Amino acid sequence: MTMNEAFVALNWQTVPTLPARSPQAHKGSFGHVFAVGGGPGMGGALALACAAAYRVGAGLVTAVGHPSAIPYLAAWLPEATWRDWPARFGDLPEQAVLAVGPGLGQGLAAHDLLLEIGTLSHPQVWDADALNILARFGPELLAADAPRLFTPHPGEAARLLGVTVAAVQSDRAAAICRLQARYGGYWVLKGHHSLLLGGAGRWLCPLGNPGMATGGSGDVLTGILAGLLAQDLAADKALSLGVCLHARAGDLAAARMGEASLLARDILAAVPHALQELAQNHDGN
Ligand SMILES: NC(=O)C1=CN([C@@H]2O[C@H](COP(=O)(O)OP(=O)(O)OC[C@H]3O[C@@H](n4cnc5c(N)ncnc54)[C@H](O)[C@@H]3O)[C@@H](O)[C@H]2O)[C@@H](O)CC1
Ligand SMILES: Nc1ncnc2c1ncn2[C@@H]1O[C@H](COP(=O)(O)OP(=O)(O)O)[C@@H](O)[C@H]1O
Repeated sequence: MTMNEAFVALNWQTVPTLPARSPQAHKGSFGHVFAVGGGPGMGGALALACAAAYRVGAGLVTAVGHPSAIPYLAAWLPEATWRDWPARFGDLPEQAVLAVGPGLGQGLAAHDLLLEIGTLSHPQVWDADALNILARFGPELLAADAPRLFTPHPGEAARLLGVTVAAVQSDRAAAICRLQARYGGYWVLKGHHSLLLGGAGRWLCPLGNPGMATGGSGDVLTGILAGLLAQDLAADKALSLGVCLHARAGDLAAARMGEASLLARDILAAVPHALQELAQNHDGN
């Protein structure tokens, strides 16, 4: 058996789903996502991640962004609250989940934010520039134990491993295993047939399409994963559900819009439909 074959294809019909909501539920029942990113010129990445966290059911979402990102974010997503950089996280609520990286940039302020986030034990999703900074400073940046999901595309994976993109792509299974061995945590190596490495599970996502190769589509995944973790899904479940949900939403959106025209916001808009499909699958099983 090759290492690739050890990754089992996930099935959209049976992937874990969200539990039904209690009639007594209130917004405090569904967690609080703090999405950290939105450096100069990249407020859109943060906005997409925040909206995705809400779309999968997070009770509250706070955007932590560069001051220049906030007016745009507040207009586009008035449901989110916000904090300016430089932010400190000493007052984070116990149920907080962090999503770090979308549009963060790689300057000193971003590095300072990650130095503090690395000491927190709250569940975290690391993406984009958070991964690029991690590649520069190494696993020491992850000072405290915390449930962490890492979501590199092949370019980020290559930086984290100090190899070329071609080397990552030539043996994706080996690459994701090396990433987990070096940095710990739970991983998705994104792209065609994303690979997932959980605590015990090794999975491949057979869903998704090349229309999703468009700016911002990974930021939507980051928000989805954080929104699921915020609802107390175990990291393994959040990983398998989140990656499949994102890819299925991409397929539903591509069926309507065509692959070439697909925008990240179309994937976001299809998330509720994918979630409803999933609920029907589970009712029917
Ligand atoms: N609207 C926004 O504000 C957006 C901001 N973004 C931010 O821009 C910053 C830079 O991220 P980027 O990802 O664009 O730049 P990167 O330089 O990190 O990655 C792009 C490179 O990665 C490689 N790569 C990625 N996916 C691959 C695949 N499937 N197969 C092979 N190679 C692959 C390619 O070499 C590609 O040129 C991040 O902070 C990110 O969050 C992007 O997310 C795009 C949208
Ligand atoms: N050819 C493809 N087939 C399936 N999924 C894809 C393909 N290309 C990109 N994707 C998905 O789209 C997303 C792109 O994420 P990423 O590269 O981080 O984009 P961005 O940085 O612009 O947000 C990932 O979830 C990836 O798996």
